[in-house]
Amino acid sequence: MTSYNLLILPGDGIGPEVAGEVEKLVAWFSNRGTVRFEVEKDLVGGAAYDASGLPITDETMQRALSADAVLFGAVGGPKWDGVAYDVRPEAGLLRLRKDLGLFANLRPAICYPALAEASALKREYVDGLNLVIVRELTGGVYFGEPKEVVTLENGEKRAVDTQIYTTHEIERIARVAFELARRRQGRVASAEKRNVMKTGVLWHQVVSEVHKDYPDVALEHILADNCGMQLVRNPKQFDVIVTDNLFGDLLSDVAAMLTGSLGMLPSASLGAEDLVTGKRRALYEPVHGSAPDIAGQGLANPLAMIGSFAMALRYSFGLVQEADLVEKAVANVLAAGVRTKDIAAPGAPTVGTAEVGDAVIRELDALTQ
Ligand SMILES: NC(=O)c1ccc[n+]([C@@H]2O[C@H](COP(=O)([O-])OP(=O)(O)OC[C@H]3O[C@@H](n4cnc5c(N)ncnc54)[C@H](O)[C@@H]3O)[C@@H](O)[C@H]2O)c1
Ligand SMILES: CC(C)[C@H](C(=O)O)[C@@H](O)C(=O)O
Ligand SMILES: [Mg+2]
Repeated sequence: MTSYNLLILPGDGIGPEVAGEVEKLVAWFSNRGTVRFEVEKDLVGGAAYDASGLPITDETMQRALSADAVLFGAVGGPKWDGVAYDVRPEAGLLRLRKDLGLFANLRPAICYPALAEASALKREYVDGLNLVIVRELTGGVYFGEPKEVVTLENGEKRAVDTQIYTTHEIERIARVAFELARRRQGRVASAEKRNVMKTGVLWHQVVSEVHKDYPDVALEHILADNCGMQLVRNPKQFDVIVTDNLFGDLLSDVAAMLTGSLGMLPSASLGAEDLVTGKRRALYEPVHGSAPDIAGQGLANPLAMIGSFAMALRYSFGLVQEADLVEKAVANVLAAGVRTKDIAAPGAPTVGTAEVGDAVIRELDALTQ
């Protein structure tokens, strides 16, 4: 029986709460006896900082490098507000992304039929919505140097972040977007700000050049601010949106609200395919953060995390039927009216994080009987 090495990094705030629900699914699949997961758990973010003074240790990085896939909860929170910039909880996540080479971040925004009323938009605008944001994840202003705060002669301070993109970085993320679009509705919207930024000019040129290899895919260039507006005006016009690290961060939080809640958006962060083994490094995480406002109360929606596990089944383990099964179970649970507070209509009954995980497990049982 195939065995997969899974590293779970629950993190902070609601991270451990939603990761706990995925552990139930991991156990469910292991108990079925068709696939085996060797699970390791470790600290990341504020939890790691409290234990070691670092948001991720070299030992944890080694575990992540040798895992078949990493499942990541969320990091950060007000407890670590005063922590030095280089060792803040979020730096642990950024190191994982950079050192694992996870340049391609897929953030699908799917509006489940049962959740159309929970969307920020009216049903007609989101019914059947299925778009994916392909966010470049290891370049741009997140990592560009210099990145510093300097004190000027007059005592004033100057903070600098630097947006850098190379042809290679743009080309490889564009290929991911075009390849994905080929398997979907065949449309890519490339979002940048070439009207203001040199990186935007290069982005536009390189994406246009790569497009020549994909004549079967329709390409639209769109300014990123307009893209945000269009997402809210008429999201169903989009199939695949490819964009840089920062714009992708912002646009995916916007897209989340079209699906009902930030608690619904999963993601896969993928590296390049190894030419010899065909394997790629990968980390799966919900798009949301540690949600300090609801942490520790059992209120968090675990479906973004569960959806991220489904993406791991699909992309890292090739367990496509199992991934479909999890997604079907989630759809059925929602159709049955099971709702955490974030996706419930005002006044409607709600359940907690664990009840949603349990309902998904019951549905998996029912679907496989
Ligand atoms: N991947 C990550 O680890 C990640 C992502 C985003 C933010 N963060 C960090 O999280 C901390 C809090 O950031 P924030 O408050 O701006 O963003 P957040 O995503 O944590 O929360 C934003 C809002 O969405 C709600 N929300 C988020 N996830 C939810 C869920 N699963 N179920 C129900 N409601 C949910 C929260 O309650 C909150 O009202 C910060 O330290 C930030 O840096 C981490
Ligand atoms: C926590 C933070 C570093 C992260 C980001 O900005 O990429 C988060 O907002 C996300 O969307 O994954
Ligand atoms: Mg974000």
